[in-house]
Amino acid sequence: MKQVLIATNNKGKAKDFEALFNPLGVTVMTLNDLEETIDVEETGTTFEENAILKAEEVSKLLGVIVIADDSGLEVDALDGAPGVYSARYAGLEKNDDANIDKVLEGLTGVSDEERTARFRCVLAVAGPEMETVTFSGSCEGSILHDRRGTNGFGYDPIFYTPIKERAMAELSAIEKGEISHRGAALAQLKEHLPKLMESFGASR
Ligand SMILES: O=P(O)(O)OP(=O)(O)OP(=O)(O)OC[C@H]1O[C@@H](n2cnc3c(O)ncnc32)[C@H](O)[C@@H]1O
Ligand SMILES: [Mg+2]
Repeated sequence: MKQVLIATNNKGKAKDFEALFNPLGVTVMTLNDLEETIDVEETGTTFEENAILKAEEVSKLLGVIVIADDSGLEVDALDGAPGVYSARYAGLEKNDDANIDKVLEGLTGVSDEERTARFRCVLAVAGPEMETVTFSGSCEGSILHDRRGTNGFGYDPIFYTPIKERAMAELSAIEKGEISHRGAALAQLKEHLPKLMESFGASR
């Protein structure tokens, strides 16, 4: 069985990637599976910059090809916030629950029509003997008034997807992958990087 290393410490992302890779016969490893602690400082101002930073630094440290994911939620009525600061919107402790409360508070009094939002994801692939490449995906939806569902992570309980007519946290990991920003970015990666997918042992 082939393996892919995702340069993330986020266990929710790891589950998303497992749902996307396992059906291809590829197992997913993340930084949580390593003995050493690796936490790259995200000093970029765009998803792309941060994804490249994480992929290149981890690839250099470990000497292997890795995929990094930088992602977040853009809420139109909040001028695109929390954006690249999604993980630390309510503070450096990266508390999903506090982040959700802050978004809901910011949208107090905002009507359903004005609660449009999207998730974005940029994947960067970096390796010892290759140019770093990036792929992006997005997922349109709107912000609910209350939490719904217990699956997923981050802002999933308050993100409504019109395609599935449910909150993201009410979807299984496989259903989420069919419509998510992460699934869309990975589909791009698969389409444009057949050679890399071959090295993962997956079919196109
Ligand atoms: O940097 P790594 O270690 O990968 O983990 P992280 O959680 O810090 O990841 P990011 O810097 O990319 O921040 C992404 C944040 O955006 C939110 N987010 C991203 N994708 C999401 C998804 O599929 N569902 C819900 N929230 C998501 C969530 O709050 C994440 O913590
Ligand atoms: Mg991060």
